[in-house]
Amino acid sequence: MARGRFISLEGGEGVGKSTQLRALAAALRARGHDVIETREPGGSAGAEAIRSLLLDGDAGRWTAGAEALLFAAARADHVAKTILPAVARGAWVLSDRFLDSSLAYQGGADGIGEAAIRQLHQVGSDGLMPDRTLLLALPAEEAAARAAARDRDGADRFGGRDAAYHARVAAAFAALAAGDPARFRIVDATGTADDVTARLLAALEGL
Ligand SMILES: Nc1ncnc2c1ncn2[C@@H]1O[C@H](COP(=O)(O)OP(=O)(O)O)[C@@H](O)[C@H]1O
Ligand SMILES: Cc1cn([C@H]2C[C@H](O)[C@@H](COP(=O)(O)OP(=O)(O)O)O2)c(=O)[nH]c1=O
Repeated sequence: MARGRFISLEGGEGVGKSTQLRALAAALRARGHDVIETREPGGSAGAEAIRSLLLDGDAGRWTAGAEALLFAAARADHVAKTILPAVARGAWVLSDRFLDSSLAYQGGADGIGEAAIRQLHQVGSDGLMPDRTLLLALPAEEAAARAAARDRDGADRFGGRDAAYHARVAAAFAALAAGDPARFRIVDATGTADDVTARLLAALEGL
């Protein structure tokens, strides 16, 4: 059995990652691939337990450093229990967020630093990187409007951040993509969901 593929979707809140992950999975299944849909934080039993620790409770529940460690620990379990076994049996793994989210949020916006986050990823996940990372790009006001419409019933611990924080995250994602053009594809997330799915499929060319 040929090795599968590991693809991550990245971007700030509300850009359409979850919507597109489902659509992309359906399109790849229609092409005959075995597709696993997963997400971070989460994607395995242990990582989903850590997800609850990260998303529930007061905004000030954890320090930035503790948060970085929890995301890295969740990712280590997700990699070992879900991603590596699936790729080994030939599946295409699509993950809603992966390491680049920790690099952008904890490393960049929270000030932990990129080198420290990469070190944690080396310890926890042997430095595993996606074969391709699709970065969904959407103007900040549009992403905020989409997220607000979706989260009318209340947001998680991270829902109260201001526009300046989201701008730091977006700048960090853009810098990560610029620094690794072989792995990243920046995909325009404006327009209908179908428009975006077509762009994402085109961005998988070569895999
Ligand atoms: N292309 C689109 N146009 C308009 N609304 C969209 C589009 N894609 C997703 N949405 C809606 O925007 C909200 C945020 O999308 P979601 O996929 O949850 O984003 P993310 O996972 O990046 O936070 C959801 O309510 C979703 O239905
Ligand atoms: C995976 C990951 C997520 N996060 C944050 C981003 C989100 O604010 C939060 C939850 O992610 P998620 O459920 O994907 O939120 P959304 O669908 O709104 O994009 O966790 C990090 O800060 N670091 C990480 O490594």
